Amino acid sequence: MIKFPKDFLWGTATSSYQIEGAVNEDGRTPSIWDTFSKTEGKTYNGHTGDVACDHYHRYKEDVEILKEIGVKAYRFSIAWPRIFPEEGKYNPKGMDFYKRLVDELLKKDIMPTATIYHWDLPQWAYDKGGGWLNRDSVKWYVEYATKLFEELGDVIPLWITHNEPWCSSILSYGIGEHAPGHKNYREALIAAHHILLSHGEAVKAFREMNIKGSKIGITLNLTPAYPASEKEEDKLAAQYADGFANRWFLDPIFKGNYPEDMMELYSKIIGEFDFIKEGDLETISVPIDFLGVNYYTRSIVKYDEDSMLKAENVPGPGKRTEMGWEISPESLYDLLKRLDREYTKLPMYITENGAAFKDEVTEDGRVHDDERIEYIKEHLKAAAKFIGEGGNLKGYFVWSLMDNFEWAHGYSKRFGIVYVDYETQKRILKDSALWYKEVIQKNSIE
Ligand SMILES: OC[C@H]1NNC[C@@H](O)[C@@H]1O
Repeated sequence: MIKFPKDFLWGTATSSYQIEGAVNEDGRTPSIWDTFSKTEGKTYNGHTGDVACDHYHRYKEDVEILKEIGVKAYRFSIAWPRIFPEEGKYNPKGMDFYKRLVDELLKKDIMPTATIYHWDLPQWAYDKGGGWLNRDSVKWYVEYATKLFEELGDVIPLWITHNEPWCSSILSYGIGEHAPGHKNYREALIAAHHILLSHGEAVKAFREMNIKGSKIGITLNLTPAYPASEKEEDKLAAQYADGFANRWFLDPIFKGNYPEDMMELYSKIIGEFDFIKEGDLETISVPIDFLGVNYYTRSIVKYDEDSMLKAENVPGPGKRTEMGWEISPESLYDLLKRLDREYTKLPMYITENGAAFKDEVTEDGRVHDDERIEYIKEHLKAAAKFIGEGGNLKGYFVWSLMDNFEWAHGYSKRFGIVYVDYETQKRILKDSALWYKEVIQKNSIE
């Protein structure tokens, strides 16, 4: 049996656009994901978050489920278009939903953990110079974050400024798979810079407000990159893949500079870094209280002269999830050790880890998702090994509490430990939820 520390924070995670629905309710205006999902060909079968899990109306039932599972904390995100439906126009009715949600959580003794930005940028911000491409987005974001701190500051112990800036910049402005769907790498790096800058400015605002008992950090999705062979060129490919996925965000936050090797590589593609202004890196690297780590899989790469990153993905030997991601728990251990060694001794939380598998409701009305139990158990073992070696890991949030809108994949991919029948909105605790309940009760895994 593997025991976890006494106060280990067991949780589950979701995000606003993926579960709430109610996209036109109580003053909310469209986000870039409302626009993107309604654009032909952008999401699986044209799926949108219009209804999703109808969480906006069913939040009490969902908090009941959290209580039933016995989580200590619940990570959700706040929809910016509910709070500021127009530039400079605060919408108290939008904020009231989150006050109701937080009250419900606190009544059940569940710690609210709020992500300020989980990709649902207000459409009005995008309409003003491309959203994160416009340096004014920093100002808009700080106004939004400050209002959250004013209204919810001391009832939310853990604040996360951004979820996965790599996705909201590179995947969204460079690769084009996510909203707003641009395919311009210079834009991707400009967006990344402004997102990171907004993170730093929000942390400064948070510090100035001196909010008792609350902590602030950021959540990065990190994908360890391994060379396909011991050849020097494959090692170089892995270095660039690591810079692309990880160091471009870790270095500015923890070292106060962008990685040199990537600056050199990128300068050939995007020209001048004229969007980096004096003092920006000092702001981006202001001290934070914790690091959120979202981990799903690793990459294995070989050298490829023709690719921008000089790296081409090579499929790994492990089993895959429904997303096609290789299952590699040992890489989570490697990642945590590397973060501890090279970046920070701050408390870390695994703010997302989980998997999509083919889930179906069987005759007995249950969902026997053994593969998901296996996935989570193996990753918890890796986490426990890191903790056992003195690693400062304080908690683990399963992605996700419930099946939800998986972005470009729509509802075709199920990550939840709770099954959602989208026709009826019925929730069914999968075997993984029942198993996780026991893990939390015993604070250990077999
Ligand atoms: O792909 C699974 C998850 N990854 N991190 C961000 C979440 O919004 C995704 O659903």
